Amino acid sequence: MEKKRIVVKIGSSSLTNSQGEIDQSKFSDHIQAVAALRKAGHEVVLVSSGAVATGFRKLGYPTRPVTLKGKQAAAAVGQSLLIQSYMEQLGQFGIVPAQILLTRKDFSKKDRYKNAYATLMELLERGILPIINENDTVSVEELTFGDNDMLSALVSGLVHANHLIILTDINGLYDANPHTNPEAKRFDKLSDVTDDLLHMAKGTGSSVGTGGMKSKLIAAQTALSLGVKVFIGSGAGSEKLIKILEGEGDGTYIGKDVLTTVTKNKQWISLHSQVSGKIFVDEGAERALVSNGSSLLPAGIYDITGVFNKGDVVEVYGANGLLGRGEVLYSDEELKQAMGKRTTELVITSIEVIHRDRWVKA
Ligand SMILES: Nc1ncnc2c1ncn2[C@@H]1O[C@H](COP(=O)(O)OP(=O)(O)O)[C@@H](O)[C@H]1O
Ligand SMILES: N[C@@H](CCC(=O)OP(=O)(O)O)C(=O)O
Repeated sequence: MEKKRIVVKIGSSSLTNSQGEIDQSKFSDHIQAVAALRKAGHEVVLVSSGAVATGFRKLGYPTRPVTLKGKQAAAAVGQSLLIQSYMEQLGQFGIVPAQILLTRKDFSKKDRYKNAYATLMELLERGILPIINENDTVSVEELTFGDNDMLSALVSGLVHANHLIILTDINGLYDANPHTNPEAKRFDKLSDVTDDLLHMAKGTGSSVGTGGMKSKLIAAQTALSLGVKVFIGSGAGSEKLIKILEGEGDGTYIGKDVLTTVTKNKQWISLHSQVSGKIFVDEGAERALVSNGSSLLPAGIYDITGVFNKGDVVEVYGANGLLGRGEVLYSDEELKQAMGKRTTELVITSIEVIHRDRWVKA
């Protein structure tokens, strides 16, 4: 089989028991499966949940804490325990893990986003197994990834993975939550995530999981939009991940045969950047940007708002509303001088205000 890059996300319910301890038999099953996948020549990035679920008992909480400080304290204890177990068990297969704890801010700042990418690439090139989790101990509620399903989708886009495998405590997406509806039927293969499917997916059924199937489907939608195929399900044994890649996994496969990948720059602009201003364009510029796939030139701009510098991201509006967002090559001051002018009248060195490679449609 051709060498692939795979992001494997393991949920809390697939790593721990309800007593707040690592479930050793589930844990070593995952390790063996990851080792087998790497032995078969594939590159693997792990996104592992379980820090809060592993830590809460040690702090004296009877169940998973609900307060922010409780979850953050539990994660601080649990993350070390988790990584300790990963190191011990992966070591038996000669695999060296690397811990990467990310916050939303690491993705919204472009230089940090690029650094995260460069580090991940260096680790993969050197045969290390990156193990990613959200940096729960310092993340604030308004600035989190939401959950690790979404984090794993964003990571799979960033590293241009061939597949995102979301391992959970249930073997796929059903048309109703099978824990509450015994008649529920599983979907084996889906080409896309539709609104109807999102309605069928509900929250978590366990005491340690967070987002349930709904968050997995929302994450799958993001991964697909970045060109990554998704599997959601379970499995057992050292061959389970290989079987999933071969199309024989116990779960739901989502995605068309051919998907379009999205460049790292465009991913950052559409999913992570903060908007610093607005540009309003005429009909000709709208056509150039939206229909012709051209860059935005000063001549088509009739108004701007906000304060921005070269490299910042702005939204672009046409007569009927938002058209998309892109990275500007002018500051707001420079653009005020240049807007509405033809290229031949410009004294500025850069001609494009937004280059087509740094533009994403709404
Ligand atoms: N339509 C559905 N199909 C399958 N599972 C569902 C559905 N709706 C809700 N769920 C719930 O989602 C759970 C998996 O999500 P979650 O508990 O968050 O796991 P994890 O810890 O792996 O992220 C299942 O155990 C089930 O209770
Ligand atoms: N970052 C948190 C996990 C958050 C999360 O999304 O959990 P899960 O739904 O089990 O994947 C932790 O390590 O406890």
